[in-house]
Amino acid sequence: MTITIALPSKGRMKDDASAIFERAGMPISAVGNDRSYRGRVEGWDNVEIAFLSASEISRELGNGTVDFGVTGEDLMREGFAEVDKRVEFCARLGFGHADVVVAVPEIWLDVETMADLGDVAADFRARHGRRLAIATKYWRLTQQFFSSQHGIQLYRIVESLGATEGAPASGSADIIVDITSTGSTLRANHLKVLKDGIILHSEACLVRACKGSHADEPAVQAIIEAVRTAL
Ligand SMILES: Nc1ncnc2c1ncn2[C@@H]1O[C@H](COP(=O)(O)OP(=O)(O)OP(=O)(O)O)[C@@H](O)[C@H]1O
Ligand SMILES: O=P(O)(O)OC[C@H]1O[C@H](OP(=O)(O)OP(=O)(O)O)[C@H](O)[C@@H]1O
Repeated sequence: MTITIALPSKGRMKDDASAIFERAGMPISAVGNDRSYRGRVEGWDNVEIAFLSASEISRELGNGTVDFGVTGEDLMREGFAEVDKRVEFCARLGFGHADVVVAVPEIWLDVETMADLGDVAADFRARHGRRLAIATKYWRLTQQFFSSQHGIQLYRIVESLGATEGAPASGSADIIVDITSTGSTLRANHLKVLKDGIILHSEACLVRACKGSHADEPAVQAIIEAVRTAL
């Protein structure tokens, strides 16, 4: 069988992902010119590379249209319910680190924990005539964390596809759930992360789509082992 590995074609993970495969003894070259979205691995004739964006890679892995991919754990967990039944996280790759966090305005001095936020959410309608609004692009992770893990049901999600940290200041939401790495965007927008408000420590992972055909294919295990030795 041909094994397809999806690697980031652009963005912050592109170079680190290619470097890991190089160190794993799986040097990647583009098929055709440098702008091609297909690649091959020298010495691994039954492996082909598909260059896609990190978010497309998570979608293709969840749908089983590629065999392996390098993408962020946050994108996989946000994209699919019961993701561990669909894919295997084979290795954490040590780059693309970012935390998905709950952040509130710094001036909310009495709100330091999720329990404090639960109290705020419970009183919000009485005080403000509406539910607490959370700006995020992480709908699933937010609902799991607030409703299932912390029993907070009284809130409304406002979809935000960019500049999420600006939502509280602009008035489009009260708090946010977003990704942070250095914390500088949160600080610049006068937001603070709650003490127990880290939803996920994400990083780039080698992910395998769970497919029955992999059991009979020795190259599948060989790829996992090669990447693990490169870490
Ligand atoms: N500072 C950061 N901000 C956002 N994402 C980050 C950061 N650091 C690491 N990441 C990770 O990078 C991944 C997203 O990468 P990138 O933005 O290159 O891909 P993408 O979402 O497919 O791109 P695009 O939005 O342009 O389609 C996520 O898994 C995310 O966790
Ligand atoms: O903690 P920090 O180091 O400040 O990084 C966090 C910021 O970086 C990302 O945005 P980016 O501008 O990269 O755009 P993107 O969301 O489109 O990837 C993310 O959405 C945050 O806004």
